[in-house]
Amino acid sequence: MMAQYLRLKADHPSTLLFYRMGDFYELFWDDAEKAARLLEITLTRRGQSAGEPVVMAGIPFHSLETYLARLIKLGESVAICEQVGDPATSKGPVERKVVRVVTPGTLTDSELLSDKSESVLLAVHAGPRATCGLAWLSVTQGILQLAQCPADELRAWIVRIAPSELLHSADVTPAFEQSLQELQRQWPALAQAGAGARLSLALRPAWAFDPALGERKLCAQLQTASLAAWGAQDLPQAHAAASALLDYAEHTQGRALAHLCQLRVARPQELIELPATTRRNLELTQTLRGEAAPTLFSLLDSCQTGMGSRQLKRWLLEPPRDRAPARQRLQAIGTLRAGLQAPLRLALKGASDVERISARIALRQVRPRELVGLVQTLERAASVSAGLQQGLQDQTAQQTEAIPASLLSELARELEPPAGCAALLQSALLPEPAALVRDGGVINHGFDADLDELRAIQNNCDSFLLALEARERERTGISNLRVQYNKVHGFYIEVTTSGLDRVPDDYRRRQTLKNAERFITPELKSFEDKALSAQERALAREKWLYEGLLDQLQAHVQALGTLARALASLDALCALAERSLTLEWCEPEFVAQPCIEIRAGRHPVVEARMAETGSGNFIPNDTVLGQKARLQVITGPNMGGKSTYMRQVAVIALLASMGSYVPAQSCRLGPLDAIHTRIGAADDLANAQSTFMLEMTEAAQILHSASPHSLVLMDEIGRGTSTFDGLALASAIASHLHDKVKAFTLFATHYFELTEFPASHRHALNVHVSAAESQGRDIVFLHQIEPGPASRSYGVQVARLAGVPAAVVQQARHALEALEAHSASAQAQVDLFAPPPAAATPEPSRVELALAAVDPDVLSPREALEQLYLLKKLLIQA
Ligand SMILES: Nc1ncnc2c1ncn2[C@@H]1O[C@H](COP(=O)(O)OP(=O)(O)OP(=O)(O)O)[C@@H](O)[C@H]1O
Repeated sequence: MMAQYLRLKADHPSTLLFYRMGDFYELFWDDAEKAARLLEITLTRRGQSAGEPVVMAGIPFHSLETYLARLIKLGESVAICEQVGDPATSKGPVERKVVRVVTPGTLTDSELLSDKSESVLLAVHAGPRATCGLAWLSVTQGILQLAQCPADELRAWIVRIAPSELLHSADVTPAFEQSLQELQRQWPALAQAGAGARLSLALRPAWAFDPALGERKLCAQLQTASLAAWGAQDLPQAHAAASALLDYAEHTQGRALAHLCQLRVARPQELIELPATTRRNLELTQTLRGEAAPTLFSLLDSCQTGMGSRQLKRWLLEPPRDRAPARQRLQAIGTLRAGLQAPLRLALKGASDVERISARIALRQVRPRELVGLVQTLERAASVSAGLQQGLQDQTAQQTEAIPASLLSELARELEPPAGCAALLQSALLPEPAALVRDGGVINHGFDADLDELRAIQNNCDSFLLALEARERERTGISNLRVQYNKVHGFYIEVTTSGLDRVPDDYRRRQTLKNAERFITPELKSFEDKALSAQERALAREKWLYEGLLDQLQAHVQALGTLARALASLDALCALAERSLTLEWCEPEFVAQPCIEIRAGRHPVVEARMAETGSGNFIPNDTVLGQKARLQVITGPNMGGKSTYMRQVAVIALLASMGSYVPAQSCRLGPLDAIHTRIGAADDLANAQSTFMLEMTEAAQILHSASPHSLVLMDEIGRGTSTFDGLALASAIASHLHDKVKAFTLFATHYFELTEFPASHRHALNVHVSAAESQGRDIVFLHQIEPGPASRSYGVQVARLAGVPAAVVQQARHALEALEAHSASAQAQVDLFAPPPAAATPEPSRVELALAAVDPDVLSPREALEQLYLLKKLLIQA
């Protein structure tokens, strides 16, 4: 047995191997020690192998899911090895096989997966010319995605994809491997997209990353001769990654992924860029403290199904630049708001996760109860589809103009269940089947004549035994004769000592007790054989029938995938419609000219929180950013609401871009390609970066990547260093954003000197959050954005409100008066925004002049070499 174990283990060296032995999964040696440590289970020593005691640890087979969940959460992978041979006929150890490998990125069990997020597996290939290929999928989703990017953008891609597990070649350069390990260390702080808090890295052999093989595998997977239809034909590095990805996914599931029939090529320029900092600062799916609520997603997500929640999260985190999808969703939300959303939401409530169930059908891992849940959901989908079509017709009848074919009518069509699927399941399965096929009691009565007969034998057992008992009593005249059964001796006829003289000849003795004898007759023996084997045969028959059912269901997998996506989209749209009504949001308007115009905008999460805690009303504010006014310098007291205002503009722009209504009275939005944020400051100790270093790194990234169509939020840039340094940097950054980048910018600052900025920059203007001072010198925040600069900063008053001791406040006030008096008398006339003197441009050198005269396209190789000698000579002379 140990030889068999070692053979299996050799195929899974870096994975814990759960080796099935009877009612336990056992782990041996290093695996046992690791599992004992991680799961706090007992380590034992038994027998010997190669002269050494065998170290082992085990878990009961029925607790598998619980232990798996704990190990996967810790980032471990587990290979599950089952007995596949028949113990009765096996010579030596029963044949065993690893039936699947459970890894953090390839989970399919509903118990191990979060309802609201995907578990993503990503393969990364470092190709030639600093180009990287990426391929990723969620095994339960059925969509494979490809991308290629320059090596220096790889990190941003990985963070955006937010995988649970990342595959890379064992042959990468040490620097590449190090960068991945560093990313793994920083992962808990980076994982913003609802991915697990851990990133598992898995090494695959270099040969698994083969572009040609990848392309062939992709074609085979999609049953096509060319990838051109997806625009995926010229992506060799992504093909190499896909080759390793598919290979690994199939290896873990123990079979091909038949349900994987969609391909997407992700191109960065198609999406509105939301860097990790933006996701964090806007608290899209996680609060700054790393909690799931209150966030924008937790506020939006009133979906009735996990599928809907996952879809909504994708829409939120991947808004396209093209406005067509958002327009379609907005039109659908408008229709749903007119009355359809409430009944549809009711109908969707409790629908099962068709997306994951259909993947589990394809992988042949689906459980009987999931299939029964599927039947109910298919019936529901049919009635939702009919209700939706009817609702749409009624609405069209009321309209005078013809409405173009809408997203909703497309969804209604896709919601029609595949023909025959529900009927097949209904006829095949009991309405309340056992949890596992191996327990029997799954297949319906009347589905299979042989199974019915075997079951009848078991059911008729009792009446047969009673009849036999009565007959034997009459035949023998022994009135207390009894027919019974026990596990050890099977069926028998028991006769007490007093009746022994009347026992007929055909009785054969089975057992002698103190006061009785037990007998068997040929008739009872043949019944016993039939009854005992009927149970076993019924179980085997049920398993076989279930496998046959799975075979038949394969034909429906694609249609079920489409239906699942339609259910998810409809659920997400209904949630957005419900939110828009409950929270009183309005429909945004998309326009071609660059602008962000919001009337009475609110920050939805702050507003909801205030409503929840009863802490007053949220004050709405207007925003007008356009070609003429691109940059707002925002001043005002601490606690005045500057950060809230800036974030609300970004959140509204994002909500509109994903196709949602927005918390405002009206909103007009031009093209948008990115939302960049530089907000707050926290030391990144893990990354050995100081607050200021981090601030400047983020600012640098924004200055490099923002464009005139980007929205940039800059909150108190420069505050992490000395006043002069900070002020100088803040003004230089504002100038660059205004003059060169030309992005829409909200620039909050406490440097009053920056309120001079608009005077010398045409497209900038001052706004401030208002505050009033009451008689008792207390400050009242009005949270209203008003034109012009703030008159003063109120820092000392805020300190007083915060409970700083009176003596300290008094001293600070005194010091402030002195400083203000000094600064008024010695106001230096420094022009912060004057461009630096241009560096004198030197005359071009002789080498440069000679080089400029060369036309490489007309030179022969020999002439080129001569030119090179000439240039070299000129350089030496110079
Ligand atoms: N428009 C508003 N209506 C009502 N309350 C608001 C509004 N804006 C902000 N607040 C409240 O004021 C608090 C402080 O807001 P915020 O953090 O935006 O201030 P700030 O000006 O950025 O402060 P600091 O300069 O200290 O960072 C918020 O937590 C919120 O409770």
